[in-house]
Amino acid sequence: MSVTSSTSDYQMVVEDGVGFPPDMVFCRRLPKIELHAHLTGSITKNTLQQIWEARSAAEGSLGIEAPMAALADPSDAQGIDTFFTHFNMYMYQLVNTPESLAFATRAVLAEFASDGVAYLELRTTPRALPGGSAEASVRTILGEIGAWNNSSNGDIMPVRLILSVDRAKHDSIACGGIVDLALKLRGEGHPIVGLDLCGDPNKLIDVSTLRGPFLRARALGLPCVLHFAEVVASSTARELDELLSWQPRRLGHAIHVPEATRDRILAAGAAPELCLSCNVLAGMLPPKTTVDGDGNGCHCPAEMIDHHFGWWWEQGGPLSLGTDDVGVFGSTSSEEHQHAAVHFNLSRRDLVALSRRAMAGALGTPQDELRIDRLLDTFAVSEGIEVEEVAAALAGTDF
Ligand SMILES: CNc1ncnc2c1ncn2[C@@H]1O[C@H](COP(=O)(O)O)[C@@H](O)[C@H]1O
Repeated sequence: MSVTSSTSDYQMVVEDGVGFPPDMVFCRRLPKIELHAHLTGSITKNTLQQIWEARSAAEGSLGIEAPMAALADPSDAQGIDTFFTHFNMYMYQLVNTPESLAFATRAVLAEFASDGVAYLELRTTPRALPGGSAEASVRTILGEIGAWNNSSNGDIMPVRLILSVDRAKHDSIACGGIVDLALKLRGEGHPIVGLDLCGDPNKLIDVSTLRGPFLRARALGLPCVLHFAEVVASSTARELDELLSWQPRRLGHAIHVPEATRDRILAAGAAPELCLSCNVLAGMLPPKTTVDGDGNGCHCPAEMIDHHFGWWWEQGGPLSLGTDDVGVFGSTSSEEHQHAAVHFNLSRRDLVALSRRAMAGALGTPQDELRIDRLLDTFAVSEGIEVEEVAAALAGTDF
């Protein structure tokens, strides 16, 4: 069946529920929910280049190559084993003044909004810039988020912030400091909505050492979202059991999860944050075994269609698509939605349902949820997808 612009044909196509992928124009129009985006990783090459040029002009040689040259190859820094060096050796060297951090934050917000993201939970790891404190840099970011939210932009895409704890850098004392900072800033009225555990998953730590601060945060009303089962090494039963015992609201990536653990996640209602391009490009998915015409088996890298999104989508619970690091993997939220539609046979109606299922895992206010609900109702009607049909698509979804 071909895509047509006629409303009746269009409704017919939508109603068949399968058979053609919604196009990029639709995916860009769709009000999307972005819950898994790391601030520094979301800075695009273009923005980095602007920062590099402005700083080089003002300060002389920065001692680092221009982004357009240093990051010319899109496969740079994408393998999960080398990925983290990219942040430590490049991004954190370039974006290390309050001005560049503020500029980068503004650019990241503007880019998500222009891609049609209607609600954004950004996350960032508190880090001290030269001559400043970690608190000061988080305040710089919050200053930009506050200005955004208080302008008309905030009506288009409200922004909330999650503070990240880096498993490779923060011990339990540092983690406790981040919890204190998050609670203090939230107490001042800043839109801090949760705590994340991220960082290089190949850095094997005893995550139970971080349990105290995370549980304290939760007890004080600051829920956690955790990077979970990203690589085989960090997917031991011990680590996964420990992390689930913190009762996380969402789980980032959730790749190497045994079946029984998946069932526990479903029962707990924790929402997976799934990142298609990131997982494929960084080679994070388990290789697949295929057999050639001569009967020889081989291990091939997994592709988009092998992604565990398909399994979670079928379960009907809360889940979201995240870009992770659009500056590294180069795939926008609209592109991620189109990938899902193409590879998992999602209709336009399904994509509206996906935005609702994503919002079910958001950490914002009830008003945030209500706003998205209404926005999606209006969108569905304006696109010729009846609200009743959206409700039907959601039937059996327990949230
Ligand atoms: C497979 N994807 C990932 N897995 C785990 N941690 C990741 C990540 N992508 C990014 N980060 C974490 O986010 C930091 C950059 O943003 P912020 O400076 O905090 O804003 C990285 O240093 C890393 O710790």
